[in-house]
Amino acid sequence: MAPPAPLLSAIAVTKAYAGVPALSGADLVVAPGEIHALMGENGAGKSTLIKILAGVVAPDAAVIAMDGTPVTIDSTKSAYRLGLRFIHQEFNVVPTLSVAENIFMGRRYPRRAGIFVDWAGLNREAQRALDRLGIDHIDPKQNLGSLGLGDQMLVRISAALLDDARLYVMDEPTAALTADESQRLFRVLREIRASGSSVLYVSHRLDEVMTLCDKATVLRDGRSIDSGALSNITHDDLVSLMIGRKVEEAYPKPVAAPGHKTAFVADRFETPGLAPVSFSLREGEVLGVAGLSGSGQSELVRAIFGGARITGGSMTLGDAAYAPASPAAAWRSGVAYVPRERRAEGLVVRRPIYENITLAHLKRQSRAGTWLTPKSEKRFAAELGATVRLKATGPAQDVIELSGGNQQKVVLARAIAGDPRLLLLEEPTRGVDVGAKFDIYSIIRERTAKGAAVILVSSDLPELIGICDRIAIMREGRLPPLSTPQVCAKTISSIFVMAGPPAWLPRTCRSSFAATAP
Ligand SMILES: Nc1ncnc2c1ncn2[C@@H]1O[C@H](COP(=O)(O)OP(=O)(O)OP(=O)(O)O)[C@@H](O)[C@H]1O
Repeated sequence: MAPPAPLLSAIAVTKAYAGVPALSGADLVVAPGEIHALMGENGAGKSTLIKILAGVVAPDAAVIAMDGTPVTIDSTKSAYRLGLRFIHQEFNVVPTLSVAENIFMGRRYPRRAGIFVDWAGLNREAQRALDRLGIDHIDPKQNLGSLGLGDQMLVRISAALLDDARLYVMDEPTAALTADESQRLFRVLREIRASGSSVLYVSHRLDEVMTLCDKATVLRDGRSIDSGALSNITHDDLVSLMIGRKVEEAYPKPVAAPGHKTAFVADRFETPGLAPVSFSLREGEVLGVAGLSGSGQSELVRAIFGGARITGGSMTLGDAAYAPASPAAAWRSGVAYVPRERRAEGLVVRRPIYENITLAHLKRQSRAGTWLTPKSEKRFAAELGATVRLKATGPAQDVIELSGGNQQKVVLARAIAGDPRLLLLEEPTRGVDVGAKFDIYSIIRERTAKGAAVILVSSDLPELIGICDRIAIMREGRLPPLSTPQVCAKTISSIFVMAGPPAWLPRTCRSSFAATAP
């Protein structure tokens, strides 16, 4: 018997932006009833391929078929009619509308007497959509804009799951979700697979891909390098396929142990939304801050960076009192910040890379009254770009033209450009490929070897355990006493409600997990 026709095939997909190829004949074939991973380094062409399937970007050439029949996708409407649904960070949501209105966007609202919008019915239906993912903390009536990133993603996912589709395309859906929320999403994705529909899943989280997905297509430099069952390939081989070289270890070893000198002290310092905070960091120390989204992690780093009112207590940076009146004052004091929402807060996307990097360092660059020239700015930016392995045509390329992961690298390049004494990183590896992650961790190690202290806010627990000297898991605006990664597994088990020790947990932490798992 002939095998069933693929649910979707996109063959020889080609797309260039202003003559620069993003896809050079990539192939993607998704069978019915499978969860298919689309993998590749930052800039490999994954988002471009997805945008072509969504009808948002027109390919230069492509042969697209569903169930073996050629189809044309020339608008978001045609993609929708073919049963394709997209969950993508950048696709339509309206923050000023309610959660329920966002869930029903583009669909017919429930009506009374066939004319009037049935608002109660709309909210009820929206609640049912949220219930499917077990979400009970989001009110369908509240404005979408009042929710955090993770909750907004849950709303997007609920909306996409509202009607039965053929193929759900998800771009980094778990990037802003907690471990518990991710598990609930995976359960729903497996239900989708069992019903015969399929999922195209883009993620840089390899452990997730290896446990969830059946097959993978790997893109490199706009070409499909390989495609096949994940059961036939090891984690390390998948990494090598993606980046074209071997990554020996996930985390670089510390170059030196943290020093004895104190780098930063918070003494009962107070800011709205947080209980009084006290802790100290040594030079070269990396403090990890974890917690469910909205537990106060952002408030903490923003206040240290001069972005929030300080209502009590004090901070010390090195030997001097530190009370930045603004982020600019924090930069001047040697504190650098990589914000969580890079497009909204970290970048001027319609300006070139070099301007984005030098923006915070103009004074430093225009040394001793010399005028800063675009040439010197570009040279400075090119050096830093090489340090963070930025994939771009050059320092003059506009940031909007970069892939998501490369935009993140621009923000990081700016943060390290001024040789900071205290580096505040919020989700620095979100959306960043596995090779570049290692590079970012290496940069953290280099900085700490030079004596910088780092506060790393992350929802990536392996990363926290792999890179941090001490970890605090925040709860309801409180920063508990800091613990070592080894004892942190205990807290992880109670907060993230896991059934057993996850595969990534180092052996040193496993026994502690087993003893305390709920
Ligand atoms: N609007 C655009 N204008 C110019 N070039 C673009 C544009 N969008 C993407 N590109 C380029 O196309 C290439 C592929 O980018 P794409 O966003 O598809 O990569 P990706 O695999 O999704 O990466 P990431 O994992 O970082 O999101 C990159 O070199 C990027 O710079």
